[in-house]
Amino acid sequence: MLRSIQATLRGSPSSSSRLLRRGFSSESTPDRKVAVLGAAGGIGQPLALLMKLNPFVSKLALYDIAGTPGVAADVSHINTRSEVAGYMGEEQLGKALEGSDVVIIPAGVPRKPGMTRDDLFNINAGIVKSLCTAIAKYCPNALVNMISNPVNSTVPIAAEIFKKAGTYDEKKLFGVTTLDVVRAKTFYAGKANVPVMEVNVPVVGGHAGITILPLFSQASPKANNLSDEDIKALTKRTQDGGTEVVEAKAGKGSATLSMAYAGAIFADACLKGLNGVPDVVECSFVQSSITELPFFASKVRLGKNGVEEVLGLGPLSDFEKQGLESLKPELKSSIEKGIMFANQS
Ligand SMILES: NC(=O)C1=CN([C@@H]2O[C@H](COP(=O)(O)OP(=O)(O)OC[C@H]3O[C@@H](n4cnc5c(N)ncnc54)[C@H](O)[C@@H]3O)[C@@H](O)[C@H]2O)C=CC1
Ligand SMILES: O=C([O-])CC(=O)C(=O)O
Repeated sequence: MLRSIQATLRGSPSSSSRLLRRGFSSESTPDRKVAVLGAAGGIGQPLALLMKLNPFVSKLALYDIAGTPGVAADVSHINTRSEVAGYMGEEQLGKALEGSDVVIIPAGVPRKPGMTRDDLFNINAGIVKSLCTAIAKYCPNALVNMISNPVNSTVPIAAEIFKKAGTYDEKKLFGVTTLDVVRAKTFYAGKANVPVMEVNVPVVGGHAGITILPLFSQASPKANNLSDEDIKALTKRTQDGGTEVVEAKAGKGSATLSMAYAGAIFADACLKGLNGVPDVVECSFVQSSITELPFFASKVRLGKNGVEEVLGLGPLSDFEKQGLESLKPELKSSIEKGIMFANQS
């Protein structure tokens, strides 16, 4: 993704030659429409910028309840492939969604210091419900990338809304947990003193506090200079990464720029999968049977229909096994809260 952006910034010939190397002719690069819901927000704006730089996108629809004409006019002047259109207000939501291949949802309120992600449930659950009802109507086959918190509940809400509408396909619904992976990579590289762009760390579980479980025992490149205490501290910092930003922003919201980066990486992976690029693997919170919980984040292989394979957890250290058992009750109750909300209202 970073290379895609760098190549795009250097000019379109290099990005199209990259596409050619991947087996696409410039004429046959499939048309792909991406819709961003909440596009005028703190995440939505930089995410709109990054999706405008993505050479796989041919149409970019920017939807919000306010402010999208300005964001769309601004982003539309960038000389990259996609056509940009802004849509504002519920009566334009259908047009924004129609024909979308990927819908990214960063709509909703962010945390302030002292709040948990679950404290956002009361407002964001309703927003996600209404947006998913519209997705079921206007683009039932789109891949849905859920960013709105609490992800541990909003993904189950989306699943229930799609089930009620008769459009649910578990292969097409993703909770975006990429920021946890981005943080785990950055923090690990800093501590282990290895080149950050070479680092890989799976992060499993969910997306809140102790439900975020980075698997540093599977990190690459291997670091022999980290003690058990270091691993504990890295795990805690990854779990509290969102709170670190919320506190630093001191009432002005939560992570937006790093989240836009993470959201753009995950959407890029979805587009590559749709386009048939092989071996696209990212962590995501999806319907899962790798534990007894109905939704769980783990590595997922992406393909032409969305999820191609939910990969297992692999070997865990004793510390990670303990973390896995400790996260299950909280994750289970967040999932159940989402399911109950969708079915009672
Ligand atoms: N999954 C993750 O890793 C992360 C998730 N988040 C979550 O993303 C969400 C958005 O965060 P920010 O962009 O910082 O908030 P923000 O308040 O800056 O932007 C949210 C946008 O959503 C819009 N919105 C509200 N209701 C809407 C509706 N019904 N339809 C369309 N748009 C609507 C607002 O007008 C606003 O422009 C929050 O719930 C936050 O907790 C934030 C960071 C990381
Ligand atoms: O912490 C928050 O509220 C936003 C978020 O999900 C993150 O930054 O991981």
